[in-house]
Amino acid sequence: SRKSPTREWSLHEFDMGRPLGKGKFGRVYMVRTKCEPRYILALKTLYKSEIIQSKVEKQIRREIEIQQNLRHPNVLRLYGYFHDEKRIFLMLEFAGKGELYKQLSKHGCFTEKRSARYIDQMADALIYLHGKHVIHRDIKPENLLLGINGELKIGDFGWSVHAPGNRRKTLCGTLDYLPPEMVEGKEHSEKVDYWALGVLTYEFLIGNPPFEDRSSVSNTYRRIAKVDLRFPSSMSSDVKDLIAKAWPTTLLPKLIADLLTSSYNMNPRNALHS
Ligand SMILES: Nc1ncnc(NCCc2cnc(NC(=O)Nc3cccc(C(F)(F)F)c3)s2)c1Br
Repeated sequence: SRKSPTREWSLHEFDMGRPLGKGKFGRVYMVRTKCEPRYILALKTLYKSEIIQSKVEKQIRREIEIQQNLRHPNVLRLYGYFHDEKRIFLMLEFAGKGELYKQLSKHGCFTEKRSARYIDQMADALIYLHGKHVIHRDIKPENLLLGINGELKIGDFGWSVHAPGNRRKTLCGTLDYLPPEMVEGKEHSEKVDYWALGVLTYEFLIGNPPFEDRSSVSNTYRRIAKVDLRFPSSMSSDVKDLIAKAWPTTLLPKLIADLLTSSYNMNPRNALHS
């Protein structure tokens, strides 16, 4: 697409709005440009000291470089960035309905219909990203946002790479979404995002990730490596069948979403008590 000349922005060009959330390394604020045309944005503040201390400056550069070139309705836009002596500011698309994980913890779990809608949009986003050989590598509810019409947007490309990648995921954070090849530090491909899509499908429907072991990290590792998958009785047989088939996730993500949608359509009564 035509390269829009990225102009230099600075903090004084924005009216600061309410804080939207606090992620790792800094806060996110709703802001608006002071001059016409008035843009509403989400401004993520990152402290340079923390970035240097955690040795993630390369990842931030990569995130900016990768995400600035992405244009997809289910991928949160990164319009640009600027910095002052202490901080780096990411100029992000404002997601009107906020963070998906807050919806998930509020509802406990999602219906099959809602899960199918989200997984379908995730599948579209992954097909787009993988088409550009971008692996997100950190797909989990905390990195998903909702637009003003409830559409899903993948955010936070801080762990994304151009395929194939083999950087060990050392920064702390949940392992629940990592596939065997990543927990074993092997080379990995776009398939890691499909694995995470399967974990996400399970978590949307059940309310917690499949290999979670709150008591110990090593148990989670073991359960992932063994693909020790257990289905609660509440899960409908269609969904069990779908998820079991999706492991290992050789299935195209679209197929996962279609199967989920069709299973919902085929057995609407199942969807009621899932
Ligand atoms: N309603 C809303 N509308 C829009 N956005 C909202 N929240 C921000 C979501 C994000 C999108 N992109 C992000 N990127 C990073 O955080 N990157 C980042 C930061 C530190 C370290 C690293 C790393 F390099 F260490 F990985 C990478 S956060 C909200 Br709430």
